[in-house]
Amino acid sequence: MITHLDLPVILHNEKRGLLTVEDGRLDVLQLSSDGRPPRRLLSSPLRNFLRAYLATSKPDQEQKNRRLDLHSLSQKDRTLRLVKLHVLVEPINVSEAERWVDNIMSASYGSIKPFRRVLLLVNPVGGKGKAKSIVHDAVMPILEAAGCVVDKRETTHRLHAEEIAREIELDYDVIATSSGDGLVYEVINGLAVRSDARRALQIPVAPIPTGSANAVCINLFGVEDTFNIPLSCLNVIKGRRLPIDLCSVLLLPSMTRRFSFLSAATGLMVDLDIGTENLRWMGDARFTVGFLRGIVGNKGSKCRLKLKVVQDDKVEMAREAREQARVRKGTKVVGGGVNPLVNGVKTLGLNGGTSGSGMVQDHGDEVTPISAADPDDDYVPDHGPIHAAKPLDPDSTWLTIESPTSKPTIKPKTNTARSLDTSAALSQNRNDWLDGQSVLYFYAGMMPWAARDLNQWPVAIAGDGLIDVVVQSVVPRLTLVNAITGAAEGEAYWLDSQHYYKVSAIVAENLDKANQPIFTIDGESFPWDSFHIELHRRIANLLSLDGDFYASNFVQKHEKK
Ligand SMILES: Nc1ncnc2c1ncn2[C@@H]1O[C@H](COP(=O)(O)OP(=O)(O)OP(=O)(O)O)[C@@H](O)[C@H]1O
Repeated sequence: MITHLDLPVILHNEKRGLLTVEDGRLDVLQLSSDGRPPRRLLSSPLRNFLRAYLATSKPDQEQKNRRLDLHSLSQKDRTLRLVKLHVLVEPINVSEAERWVDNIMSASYGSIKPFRRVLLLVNPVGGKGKAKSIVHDAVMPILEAAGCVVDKRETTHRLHAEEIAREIELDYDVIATSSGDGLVYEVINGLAVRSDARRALQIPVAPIPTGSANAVCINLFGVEDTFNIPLSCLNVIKGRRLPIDLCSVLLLPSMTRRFSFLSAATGLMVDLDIGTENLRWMGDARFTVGFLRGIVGNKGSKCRLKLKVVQDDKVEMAREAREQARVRKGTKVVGGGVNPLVNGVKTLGLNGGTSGSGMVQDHGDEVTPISAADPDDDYVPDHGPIHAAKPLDPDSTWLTIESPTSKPTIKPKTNTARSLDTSAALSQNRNDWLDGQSVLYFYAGMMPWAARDLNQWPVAIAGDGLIDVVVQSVVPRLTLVNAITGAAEGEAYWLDSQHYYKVSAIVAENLDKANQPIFTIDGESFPWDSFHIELHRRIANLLSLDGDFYASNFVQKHEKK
């Protein structure tokens, strides 16, 4: 039990100072000699504290003052800035200072091991092409200030990150990717095809948002902090393990297999990702533009979908997502506009354990067999490969959704986004697929947000072993244009035309190969004849500041319903 966290020091201006740790904060105080109250020079929450380092002394210099370095991220509103300061410790206080350093490090890191070994992959052409300078100017200084051991490698060509992940020694604590979702996808795919895939995938991946599509960062840090570089660095340094499911997507007839952690799409959503590459300069605004363009085209997706449905009750799915958020975060749902900078690692107690309700699962960064935590898990606790993919064999219990091959039928619905009333939707809960409807898009996802302005799967739960599937039927254009307003908040979930299922397997057949040759996996395009998706539960890992996805307004808003 830590009882004493004050340390007398000499400040840079040679005045006397005191370092105090109290209520989860470090304060650096300048003491006055004339009885006036002390002056606060720095006040930093411990969740942002990176490192305390007491210089060693040579045998003949034991009677000299010792330098103590303090590195932290100072925080003003949502802005984090690296602060490095040093003070001097007098010889008489050295033993106390050594204890103080140990104490502040364990209070700041809890069960997280400091000084992580980081493989940092940098895509110099991702997003607006600024990754190299962002890494040089902002990322490396923060990681180094935290004492991380960084192996930085630039990718030189497409799929280079995948090649690296296939070959690396598994002696990193984290693989950080400075790019967009594409590099995370490549790393996951590289790790997943290894003969020791199950062990390799235990190394968590932590994205640093220097790409244009950074859906993972939205899901980890929220809409407002998606591009918060220092926050993403803090996640590399102190993030907690977040086990996620992977989809194994088998393409027929080529029998090509890819792993997906984010999404699979047909129809309008393909145009949104692939049809907007020339708009990359816009950043993530390109997706709204793509959506509007797609609606104007109003192309349907001619397909036969077979879904192994586990849950199709929208009210129940929303309730479960809410409950999940409540249980994971403690007694109160957090998120939804709540600053992850505040939620972050705040539950670390001074003793290094967790404080508060005790309901927060602290995964730390130890490699634990996931199956030990969840008896229902299909995780195989060996360190071998992921079993080979084979075509699925849907039976009559699967739901079949087939677009008519004749002219699309447009069925106007009364429930537009503008007139969306959740309580009305709750009482109606119309989620049944009516035969004869045309499919505008099929979009399967593993995390809530597809883009900052699209919370497409608001009831997605990390590592629940289920794929969230949206099948949007063709409706009048105005309905979809109106739906854009609530899309960022996940409100389109309640549209009658947006059919929503939690499934454990999918077969999607292309009924018009000439006009819709491709589908996308995690935003990358592939030839589409048919694809079969099965799920591997909690087999891969990301890092997040509280061990879960960022909790959306959607989960909070419907709490009382
Ligand atoms: N040096 C390189 N030259 C060309 N392409 C590269 C290089 N390094 C990586 N790539 C490729 O860049 C692509 C885009 O990466 P990523 O998705 O991470 O960034 P992005 O800017 O968000 O792109 P997108 O908008 O397509 O998601 C990936 O397919 C990756 O293989």
